[in-house]
Parts: sequence; C-alpha cells; structure tokens
Amino acid sequence: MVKICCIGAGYVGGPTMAVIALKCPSIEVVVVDIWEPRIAAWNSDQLPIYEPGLYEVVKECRGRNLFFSKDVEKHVAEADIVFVSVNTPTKTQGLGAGKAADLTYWESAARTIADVSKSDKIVVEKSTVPVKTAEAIEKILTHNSKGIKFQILSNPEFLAEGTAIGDLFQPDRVLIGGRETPEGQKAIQALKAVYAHWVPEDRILTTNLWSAELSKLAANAFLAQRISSVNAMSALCEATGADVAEVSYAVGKDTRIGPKFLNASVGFGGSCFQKDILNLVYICECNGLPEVAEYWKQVIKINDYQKSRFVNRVVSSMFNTVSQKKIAVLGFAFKKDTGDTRETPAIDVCQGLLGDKALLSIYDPQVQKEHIQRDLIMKKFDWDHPLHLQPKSGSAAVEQVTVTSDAYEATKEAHGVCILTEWDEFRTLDYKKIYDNMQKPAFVFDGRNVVNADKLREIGFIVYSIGKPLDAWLKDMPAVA
Ligand SMILES: NC(=O)c1ccc[n+]([C@@H]2O[C@H](COP(=O)([O-])OP(=O)(O)OC[C@H]3O[C@@H](n4cnc5c(N)ncnc54)[C@H](O)[C@@H]3O)[C@@H](O)[C@H]2O)c1
Ligand SMILES: O=c1ccn([C@@H]2O[C@H](COP(=O)(O)OP(=O)(O)O[C@H]3O[C@H](CO)[C@@H](O)[C@H](O)[C@H]3O)[C@@H](O)[C@H]2O)c(=O)[nH]1
Repeated sequence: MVKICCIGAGYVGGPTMAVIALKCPSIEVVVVDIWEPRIAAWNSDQLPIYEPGLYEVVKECRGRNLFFSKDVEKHVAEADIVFVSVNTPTKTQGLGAGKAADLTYWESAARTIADVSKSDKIVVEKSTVPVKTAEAIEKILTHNSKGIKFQILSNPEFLAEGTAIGDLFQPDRVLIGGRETPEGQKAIQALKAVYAHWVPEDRILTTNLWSAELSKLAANAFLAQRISSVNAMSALCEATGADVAEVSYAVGKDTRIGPKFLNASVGFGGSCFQKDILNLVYICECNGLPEVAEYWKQVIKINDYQKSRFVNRVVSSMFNTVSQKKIAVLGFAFKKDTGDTRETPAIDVCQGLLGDKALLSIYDPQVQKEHIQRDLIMKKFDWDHPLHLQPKSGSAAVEQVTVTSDAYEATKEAHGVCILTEWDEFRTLDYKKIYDNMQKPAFVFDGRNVVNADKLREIGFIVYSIGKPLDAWLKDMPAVA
C-alpha cells in the first residue's frame, strides 16, 4: 500500500488529503502537525476549519485510510510520498522584511524529513513558495541523506476557501513540476498516478520545477490583478455615474476576458493574494527587474486604496466624523462560506473606523468574538504563523468593539451599517426592521454589493454601494480618499 504523509494540517493540508483519501481507498494518508489542538480537532466532530462539504468527506474516510496525528517523525519515516503544506508567511524582520517569504517552517519540515527518513521518498511542495525553493530544499535533504534518495516535486494547490471541496473534486488543472532527469520523471508519474484516480489525464499538467513554482505565484497575481482592475474602475464609476456591475458584465462578455472574478468589492483579502504578490515583487527585485516589481506592486496599492476609500466614504458621509457613533459591521471573514479572517479587508476597515473613534458592533456567522478581538490588535503578517507560535501582542481587547451573535443586535441603535462579507444571509435580512431600530439618518455602506439599494432607499436608508451611481446625499459630501 502506498503511504502518503502530509506535514501541515491547515486549510490546504486537511482538505486536500481528505479528498486524496476519499478518492484513493488503496492509499493510506496521514496528516501530521506540530499544533496538537488542531490535530485533536481534526479527530473530533468539530473540525478546525469551516469548509462546506469537508466534514462529510472526513467522516467517510477518517479511521479507514485517513488519519490525523501529532507524531510527525513516525509518519514521515513510514511514508513513500511526503507532502509539505506548512505556513510560508511574509518575513517581518531582516532581509526582505515585508515582502520575502519566510521559509522557517518549510526548512524545519525539510530537516525533519532528512533526519528521520530511512527509505527513498518523493517530497512534494504543496505550500506556495518562491521560485527556486526546491533547489534549497534539495540541499537540505541531500546534505545529510545517509544514501537515501529524495525527489522533489512542486505541486502547488489552487483551491479557494469556501469552495475547496468542489475545487478539489473537479480541479481546472493539477500541476506537477519535477526535475527533467529519469528519476524526476519517474517521481512525476508516481504523483500523477495518485491524482489520476479522479482527475482526467488532460487536466494533469507536468512541467519543470521552476515553471510549476512560478505558475502558482503568477495565477494568484493574475487573479488579484483582475480584482484591483475592477476596483479601480469602481472608483471611476462612482465619479462618472457608470455602474460597475454593468461595466463588469459588458467587459466580461468578451470571451477573451471572461466573466469570472470581476466583482467589485471593498478589497480582496485572504491568506494568499497579498502574500504571494509581495513574494513575487521581491523575486523580481532580486532578479534585477524593478519595472516588473513595480507593475505587480500596483495591484496591492489599489487594494489598499480601495479599503481606505471605503473608510473615507463612511466617515465623510456621516458628517465627517464617526466619533462615538455606533457602526454595525456585518461580516468579518475575508469571503463568504469560510471562518477564515486572514488579511480580511474587514480588519483594515474596522481599524480605520476605530481610528476615527467609532464604536463598532460586529457580527459574522462563522467568526468568534475572541478571534475578531485578536485580529484587531495583531501586528501585520503575525497572523500567518501557527497559532501557538504567534507573537503575543500584549494589548488588551479593543474596548470600542462588541461582537454580537446576530445581525439585528449588531445594527440596533446604530448610525450606519457596513457590509464587509457577502454572506447570503445579508441579502435576505429584514431591512425595514433594521431601519426602524437605527438612528436617523440611517446609512448602509455595502462593500460587497449584496443589497438591493433601490429597495433600501425606499425604506429610507442612505445607501452607498461600491462602484454604483451615488445617492444625492453622498454626491454632496466632501471628496473621498
Ligand atoms: N489557504 C488557502 O486557501 C491556500 C490555497 C493554496 C495554497 N496555500 C498555501 O499553502 C500553504 C499552507 O497554507 P494553509 O492556509 O493551509 O496554512 P495553515 O496555517 O492553515 O496551516 C499550516 C499548518 O502547518 C503547521 N506547521 C508549520 N510548521 C510545521 C512543521 N515544521 N511540522 C508540522 N507542522 C507544521 C502549522 O501548525 C499549521 O497548522 C501556504 O504556503 C499557503 O500559501 C493556501
Ligand atoms: O470577483 C471577485 C472575486 C474575489 N474577490 C475577493 O478576493 C479574495 C480572494 O477570494 P478567492 O480567490 O475566492 O479565495 P482564496 O481562498 O483566497 O483563493 C485564492 O487564493 C488561493 C491561495 O493561493 C488560491 O489557491 C486560489 O486559487 C485563489 O482563488 C476574497 O476576499 C474575495 O472576496 C473579489 O473581491 N472579487
């Protein structure tokens, strides 16, 4: 029986391995992690991450050919194929701080593999890493290999949170990069055989190592670039009276452009886009390509602009101050159908409003109070370390913030409502009831374009929707950002 071990039981390691176990009953899959409570949660009915459909998959194969364990060394030693799916945060200190990928966790995983291996292994980069990481990993593995042979493959993951199970069941493509040697090609075929259990052969792409590593960074950069492009247009739409939804639709009808990923928003979030573009920027700079670096940096600058533009809209609409005003925040996760808040635009928006002394009342169906409080005081990039290794910020909870367990409580007596995540339930709230319980004039700032603005205006709200023609009220307000 082929044995797979995956180091890192996170948003990628957990779901990916669960699907491999489900689709390949003849393979034993063990997911290991140094963070013991996370492993305990994977072994319980309360999985450590919220992802639609995940529990059903785990339930079907856990204890059959899918196992979660904290015994990293034992399972790495026994495996034929070792996936590495650990954190690759942005460096906060030293060379490349604020841009380069911090490979501490990756290096530590590679050293463990080198130390405990007693048989030949295929080592698979599942984490998103800088181009040429495989070369460094090879050096670590072969330095002390006691004659054991390792083949490194790059097999980046393209799943998106909230749709991870569907993405894994029917991937647009699986990408496998390896050395162009006979041993490298053999390793590629071995990994291809795993995916071939359910992925059609023409969707399994094989490349050299560097193309696979770079393709992952490139794909995320292209996706984020589309969002920054449409968000840049949203500012122009507001200035001209165009409607960004109509513009996106018209643009996306061009088959060369396509309709997906053109939704204007308060900004993109998530653990990947910003981190991976910063990493790409750093690699360009290191390779003497400042113009290329500058080009990609602009995608992040527009994203930051979009978030601060939103905050400025809120403040300027409400008579240029939100000091001591209750503002309800609906949605804190970086997108719907996940409890993940890494790099969520809600953090920047909330911090911006707190900077103007607002009182925030936050509701998200999947994010707990402690989690929100922790995010609001955490330093930039500290979030991307295993929880038990995150630096302690030392600050107390933010006093001006309360977290509620439903949207009606959050909005009661509020002066304004900011919608920051596109949860389906926000489309069908009783906005008349909300309006009746709010201070007047009552504002809604829709950062995800989920509400029917016309209906809300009929109720009496003053509504701001990203990239849509402005209310007369908002037009008269001072300039934005
Ligand atoms: N989250 C996504 O949607 C997504 C999608 C594609 C790719 N990626 C990439 O995949 C990688 C992992 O992302 P994630 O979201 O799963 O991160 P995560 O923080 O959810 O999980 C990483 C896990 O690795 C564990 N870990 C760290 N060092 C370890 C070690 N030496 N031994 C054992 N366990 C160790 C941590 O404790 C943590 O549980 C990153 O490089 C990320 O960029 C993420
Ligand atoms: O039209 C759009 C689409 C998305 N977003 C926002 O963009 C962010 C990222 O969304 P999404 O890409 O759906 O989620 P992620 O889980 O971050 O997935 C991205 O990042 C992963 C990690 O690398 C990749 O594997 C995926 O392919 C890539 O889509 C979220 O804040 C979304 O709200 C928009 O604002 N407008």
